[in-house]
Amino acid sequence: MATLLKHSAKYALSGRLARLCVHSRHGGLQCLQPCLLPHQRSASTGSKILVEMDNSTGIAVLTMKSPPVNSLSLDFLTEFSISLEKLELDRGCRGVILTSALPKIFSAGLDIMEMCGKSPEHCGEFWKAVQEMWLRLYGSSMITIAAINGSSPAGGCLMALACDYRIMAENPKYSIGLNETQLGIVAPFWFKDTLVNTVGNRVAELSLQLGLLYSAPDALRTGLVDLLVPEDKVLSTASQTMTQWLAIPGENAIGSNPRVSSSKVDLTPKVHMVDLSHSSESMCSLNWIPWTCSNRA
Ligand SMILES: CC/C=C\C/C=C\CCC/C=C/CC(=O)SCCNC(=O)CCNC(=O)[C@H](O)C(C)(C)COP(=O)(O)OP(=O)(O)OC[C@H]1O[C@@H](n2cnc3c(N)ncnc32)[C@H](O)[C@@H]1OP(=O)(O)O
Repeated sequence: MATLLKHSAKYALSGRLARLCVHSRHGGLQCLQPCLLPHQRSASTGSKILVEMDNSTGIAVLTMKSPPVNSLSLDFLTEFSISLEKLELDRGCRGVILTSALPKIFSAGLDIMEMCGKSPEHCGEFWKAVQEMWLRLYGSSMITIAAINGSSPAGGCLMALACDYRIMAENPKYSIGLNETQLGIVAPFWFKDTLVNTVGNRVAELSLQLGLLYSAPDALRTGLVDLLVPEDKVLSTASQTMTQWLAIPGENAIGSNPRVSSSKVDLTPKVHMVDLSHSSESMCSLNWIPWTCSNRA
């Protein structure tokens, strides 16, 4: 499924991002500044995302750095998707750790300001960017680990859920969950499906009906996160875990390039990006077919 999503998202996204890079006032690629660091490390930074790549391990750390709360604005989402696309296209990159540079906050979720008082065109563009972020992350052919070093409500939780593994700081003040119901909004079904895949039907049902935010210990108990570690160990544990995951034989085990999809995989697109710009009803119309999600990672 990772490959399917990767391919369908890739074609929907690349063209759009390419256009954004040329025409956008949002910054786009031109704000990414590559530079070389010692020991085969490289880094590129935009205004909201820092990407540090260790070429010797194939592990990239993608750090969200958009104060005050890493809210997912259109600019943020665009930069995020561009950063992930660049890593996806980099054959040397095999794993991505997603984390935050902000104290106490992983991400506050969708930027509230993007959802009030905007034109239908803007809402359509914003919502497409939310979908693209999810498709890129969930559909990545790289191993993705969320190093959750702060609170992560709603869309922030979705980002973490879209990763392969979640490590959270064991700070009981930090909370995580899909709390949309508490805000009077309904989590789209693909948010729901991502949650169900992680915690199972009953926990997901209760979480969504009540809009629950879980403390870090409760998030571990319900399976919303996989591991709690002291706050200062979140990133190092994520690196160690990534090393373990990368030691598992990948698609190269059947003789193909590790980052090129196997011929056994059905590449027929099962996920469709839809034009939401003229329809508020279609906000939830990401056609996600769960039974195709079998060849992840
Ligand atoms: C186009 C589409 C239109 C409509 C779509 C409609 C429905 C479908 C969408 C359904 C899916 C929704 C998913 C979401 O993600 S909705 C967003 C939900 N997010 C939250 O509820 C988070 C709210 N924030 C918090 O809980 C806390 O702020 C947080 C725990 C993150 C941090 O707490 P702390 O005490 O440290 O800081 P605060 O003082 O509360 O906040 C600091 C400043 O940050 C601003 N802020 C906080 N959250 C957001 C946000 N999501 N977007 C934008 N800005 C945010 C907050 O206002 C403070 O600002 P200032 O007052 O300092 O200016």
